[in-house]
Amino acid sequence: MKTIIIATKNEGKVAEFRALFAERGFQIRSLNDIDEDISIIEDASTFAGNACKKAETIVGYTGNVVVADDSGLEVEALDGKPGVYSARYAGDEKNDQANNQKLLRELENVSDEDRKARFVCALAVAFPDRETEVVIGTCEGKIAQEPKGDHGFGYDPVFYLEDKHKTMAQLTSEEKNEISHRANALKKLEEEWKEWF
Ligand SMILES: O=c1nc[nH]c2c1ncn2[C@H]1C[C@H](O)[C@@H](COP(=O)(O)OP(=O)(O)OP(=O)(O)O)O1
Ligand SMILES: [Mg+2]
Repeated sequence: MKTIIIATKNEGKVAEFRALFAERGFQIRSLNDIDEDISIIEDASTFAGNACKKAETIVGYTGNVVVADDSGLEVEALDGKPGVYSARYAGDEKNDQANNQKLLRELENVSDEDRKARFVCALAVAFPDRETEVVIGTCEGKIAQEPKGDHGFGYDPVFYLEDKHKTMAQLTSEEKNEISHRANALKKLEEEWKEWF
């Protein structure tokens, strides 16, 4: 079986990628399986820029094909925030619950129809011997009035999917993997890169 390195320490992402890549005949390893203590400063102004930085840094360590994911939430009423700062929206310690509480506070007086949001995922694939590829996947929804559900990670409990009448955290992992920004990005990568899959 082919092995891919996923340049992330986020176990929520790792679980989703494990399933998404298993369907395609790959097994994955993440930064949590690699001994080195690697920290990457995500200082680019775009998801794509940060994803490339993560993937290219790790290719230097492993010599394997590396996939990196930089993702986040864009809220229309907040002019696209938290955007690339999603992970640290409520502070440097990266706390999902604090991020969700801050988001709900910011939208306290915003009506249902003005709570449009989208998840964005930039996937970068870096190779030891050719140029990095990047694709973007999105998933449209709204910010709920209160958190619901306990699957998934991050902003899933406050991300409401109108046609499912559920938050992302109320979906099973299989259901999320059919519609998520991450799944959509991977589908694009597969379409553009048939020979590699
Ligand atoms: O499917 C998702 N469901 C809910 N929330 C999500 C999702 N996808 C990204 N998010 C949120 C979590 C975090 O607040 C930020 C990602 O930040 P991001 O820097 O890409 O990831 P991270 O720092 O957790 O791990 P790493 O950089 O090691 O991959 O967007
Ligand atoms: Mg990060």
